[in-house]
Amino acid sequence: MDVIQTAIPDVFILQPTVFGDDRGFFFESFSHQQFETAIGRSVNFVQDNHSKSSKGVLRGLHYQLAPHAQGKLVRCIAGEVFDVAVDIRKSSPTFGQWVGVHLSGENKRQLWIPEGFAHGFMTLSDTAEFLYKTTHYYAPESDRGIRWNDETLAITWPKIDSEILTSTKDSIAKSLPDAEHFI
Ligand SMILES: Cc1cn([C@H]2C[C@H](O)[C@@H](COP(=O)(O)OP(=O)(O)O[C@H]3O[C@@H](C)C(=O)[C@@H](O)[C@H]3O)O2)c(=O)[nH]c1=O
Repeated sequence: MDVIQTAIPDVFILQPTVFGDDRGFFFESFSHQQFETAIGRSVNFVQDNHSKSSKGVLRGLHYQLAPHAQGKLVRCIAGEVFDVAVDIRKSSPTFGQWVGVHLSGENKRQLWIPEGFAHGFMTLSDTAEFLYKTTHYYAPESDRGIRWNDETLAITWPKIDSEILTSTKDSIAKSLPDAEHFI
């Protein structure tokens, strides 16, 4: 597995080693030991999530407040998404900055998004299935959102030939300056 640094320290792209043969392919999609070595600390994942989205669906940007903050190890197993992590740790030198990565069933990349980040993704293919592990259980009372097209973040989402479809909750989310921050 290769570990690729992003523009924000603490956010990593994990590129697994894929073994292809006449039958198809095999790869280790998660190794606790390798993962902790890659990010340099111990982590306890407690929940796995799976969503399916159609083209133009944009989920996020979501985070949970402390003490329910979630680290997320995310990947796309079919189709392609543009995945974004926004640093919302008030004390961070990269506060308000974002990282965007194409994740797909083809490239098999995973993105590690630690606690203290808002997360979202745009679906670029006709459909996309998205899997992720979280370090804390879902806590609806701590669930918060930041508007995906917040001008203060100025995320460069890919241009697609489809309408953007969000949940009602996401369409009325706050901008970063008005949001409750994790730290
Ligand atoms: C996230 C979540 C939702 N739900 C329920 C609540 C709701 O009825 C339904 C759909 O929830 P949402 O609209 O919040 O689903 P979704 O917009 O897919 O939310 C997810 O978005 C991505 C970007 C993330 O980063 C995730 O952490 C999560 O917030 O599923 C759970 O039961 N457990 C969970 O862990």
